[in-house]
Amino acid sequence: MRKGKVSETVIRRLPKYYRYLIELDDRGEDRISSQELSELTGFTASQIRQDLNNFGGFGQQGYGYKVAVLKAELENILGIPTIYKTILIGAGRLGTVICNYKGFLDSGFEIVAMFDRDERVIGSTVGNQVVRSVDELEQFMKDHEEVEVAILTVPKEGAQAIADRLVEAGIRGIWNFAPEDLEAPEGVIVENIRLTDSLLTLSYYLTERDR
Ligand SMILES: NC(=O)c1ccc[n+]([C@@H]2O[C@H](COP(=O)([O-])OP(=O)(O)OC[C@H]3O[C@@H](n4cnc5c(N)ncnc54)[C@H](O)[C@@H]3O)[C@@H](O)[C@H]2O)c1
Repeated sequence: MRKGKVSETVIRRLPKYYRYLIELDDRGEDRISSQELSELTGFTASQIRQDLNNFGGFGQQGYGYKVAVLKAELENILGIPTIYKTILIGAGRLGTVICNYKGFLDSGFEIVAMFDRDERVIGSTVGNQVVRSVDELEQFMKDHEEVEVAILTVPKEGAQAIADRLVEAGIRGIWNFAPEDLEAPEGVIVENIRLTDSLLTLSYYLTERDR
């Protein structure tokens, strides 16, 4: 049970808890204390308790958390049992890698179609998808109302125009890899993935260490 609006900082910690709980569950661990979770995740025990209290707690004083129960709760909180029908626009280098990576399905995202604008790419096969022309995007969305999410792996220049078309066609979430701050109306969730920003953060810490 969720108590009010949970901050983004807390939400961004949940996948890490979930990852460790999968490992603990796979190892057959029955329960874990917030102190042990703290040692694994690097977050403080009180932060972990506070984070989980946002959703109702699940732990018991002096007992800790039941691994299987907490894992199942986090699965529900993160929406993992839902399979989101997902389309990908931009079947280039990154789009191909993402489509071929099976792990995203475990997180609940199933790529059901890929689109590109390049005649040389349209009609080619990536994974189990035949790349369609981006001209068919609106018709496809009309015919497949179950599609809720789009992955954007087009260059920066075309990203906003594609996002606008997706929004107009009724998309609910965009996983955006283009280095562009996309504008989308409230209600459409945009998750920007900035690989280069992450790399520059690494660069900063490497430089700082050597300074
Ligand atoms: N490749 C990487 O490792 C990487 C890393 C970080 C970010 N990115 C970002 O991801 C995006 C894709 O990078 P990439 O290396 O795969 O590029 P790419 O050139 O290999 O692929 C882009 C694809 O998008 C298609 N495309 C372009 N405009 C389109 C449009 N309007 N509609 C439909 N399709 C369109 C192109 O035909 C091409 O097939 C870029 O924005 C890039 O900055 C890529």
